[in-house]
Amino acid sequence: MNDKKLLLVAACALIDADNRVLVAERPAGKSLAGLWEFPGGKVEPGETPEATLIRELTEELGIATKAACLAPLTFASYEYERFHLLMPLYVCRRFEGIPQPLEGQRLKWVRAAALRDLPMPPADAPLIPFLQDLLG
Ligand SMILES: Nc1nc2c([nH]c(=O)n2[C@@H]2O[C@H](COP(=O)(O)OP(=O)(O)OP(=O)(O)O)[C@@H](O)[C@H]2O)c(=O)[nH]1
Repeated sequence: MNDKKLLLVAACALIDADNRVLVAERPAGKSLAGLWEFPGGKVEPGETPEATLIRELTEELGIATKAACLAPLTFASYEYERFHLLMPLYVCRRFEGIPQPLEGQRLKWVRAAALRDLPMPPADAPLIPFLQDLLG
């Protein structure tokens, strides 16, 4: 039996009108600093993953969306040293506002094919082919 904590994190691939994906750089001082990730965060007690994303997208990027605009794409299941990550990845094309780096993080819009060349957390690598299939 594995007593490692299961950590539930909701993540979102925001897609622009040009079919590019938004990624954010993890700021210095955090774990996995300098790696590029999908916006999102830990699902807090009592929250649904969709509610987490709506909250995190507002806090991190200043944009607004709705649960109906969050489509599940796939998920990551990855053994980190301190926890096992379970991370549903949603896709969102409909949101209000222009994403801003409200937490000092760098942001960039990239083609799905370019995700492979970005340093991302190891849990994210298996997600990339799903985005490539979706976005070409
Ligand atoms: N948002 C997001 N988190 C990811 C991705 N890939 C991945 O492994 N994670 C992990 O999921 C967790 C997300 O937690 P968080 O973003 O809410 O927490 P945090 O910055 O305070 O992280 P920390 O407590 O590890 O410093 C982190 O441990 C992060 O490394 C991803 O693409 N997006």
